[in-house]
Amino acid sequence: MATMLLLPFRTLIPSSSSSSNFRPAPLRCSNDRQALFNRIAPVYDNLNDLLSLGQHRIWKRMTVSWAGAKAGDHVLDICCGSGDLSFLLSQKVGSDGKVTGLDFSKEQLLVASSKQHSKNCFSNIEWIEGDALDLPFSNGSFDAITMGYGLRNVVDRPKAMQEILRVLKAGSRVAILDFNKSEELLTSTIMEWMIDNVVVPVASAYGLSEDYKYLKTSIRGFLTGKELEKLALEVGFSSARHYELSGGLMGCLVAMR
Ligand SMILES: C/C(=C\Cc1cc(O)c2ccccc2c1O)CCC[C@H](C)CCC[C@H](C)CCCC(C)C
Ligand SMILES: C[S@@+](CC[C@H](N)C(=O)[O-])C[C@H]1O[C@@H](n2cnc3c(N)ncnc32)[C@H](O)[C@@H]1O
Repeated sequence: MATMLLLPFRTLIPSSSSSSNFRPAPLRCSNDRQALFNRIAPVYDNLNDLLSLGQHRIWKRMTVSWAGAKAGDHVLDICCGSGDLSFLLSQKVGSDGKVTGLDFSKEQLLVASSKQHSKNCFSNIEWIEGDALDLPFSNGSFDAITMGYGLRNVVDRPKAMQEILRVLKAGSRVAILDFNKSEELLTSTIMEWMIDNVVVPVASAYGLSEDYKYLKTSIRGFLTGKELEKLALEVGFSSARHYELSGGLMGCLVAMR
C-alpha cells in the first residue's frame, strides 16, 4: 500500500479538471521554473546571505514595512519560497494575526516549514502550495501582501498583478521586491558583471551555475521601475511607486488598491 506522505502544507493547485477556466501556464516555462526553485532550495538561503553579504535581509525588512502589515492583520506572502518575508510578516501581525505563505515549489515550502518548526514560534503562519496566477483565495481577503523576487519569475506578470488586486482589501497595499532593471547603463553593467563573475562561479561550486545564470536573463527580461508602476495602474491599483534600493541594484514596487 502506498504510504501517504504527510506534507506540512496544503496543496491548492487546481488540476485542469477542477476548474473549467483553469488555463495551465505554458508548461515548459512554468515547469522549468518550478524545477529550478525545487533544485536550488537546499542552498537558496545560504547563497542569498553569502552573495548579498546579508543585504537581502535589509531589503526584505523594508518590503514588509512598505506593505503596511500591522498587529492582527491577515496577510499574504506570494512566492514565499523559504519563508523569509513570511517570518517577518509573522512578527508584524503577531499572535492575533495570520500569515499565509504561498508557493508552487514543494521543496521551498519544506524548507520554510522546517525553519518555522526550528524557531518554535511563528505558529500564525500557514503554508500553501499554490499558483500565484490562480490564487485560491476569495476577493478582498488580505490586509497586506508581499511578493519577494517572485514577479520576475512568474510566466504571466499582468495576471499575477490582477490576482493580487483581486485578493487585496480596498485601501491596502502590496510591496513587490525584486532586482531592479536599471535604466542606468553603469548600474546594469555592474549588476551583470557581479552575476557573471561572482554569483555564477560561486553557484557552480554547488552544480547550480545554469540556475544562477538565469538571474541575468530574467533581469534583462523584467520591467523597469516605470514600467512596473504603469502595469500596476493599468491593472487597476489606485497608486503605484517604485523605490530603488542599494544604488539601483534592487527595487520595490509599492501599490495601493
Ligand atoms: C534574495 C536575492 C535573490 C533571490 C533570488 C531570486 C531569483 O529569481 C533567483 C533565480 C535563480 C537562482 C537564484 C535566485 C535568487 O537567489 C538577492 C540577493 C541574492 C543574489 C543571488 C545576489 C545578487 C548579488 C547582486 C548582483 C549584488 C549584491 C550587492 C550587495 C550590495 C553586496
Ligand atoms: C527567488 S524565490 C523568492 C522566495 C522568497 N520570496 C524570497 O524573497 O526569498 C521565487 C519563488 O517564486 C516561486 N514561484 C515562481 N513562480 C510561481 C508561481 N506561478 N506560483 C507560485 N510560486 C511561484 C518559486 O517557486 C520560488 O520559491
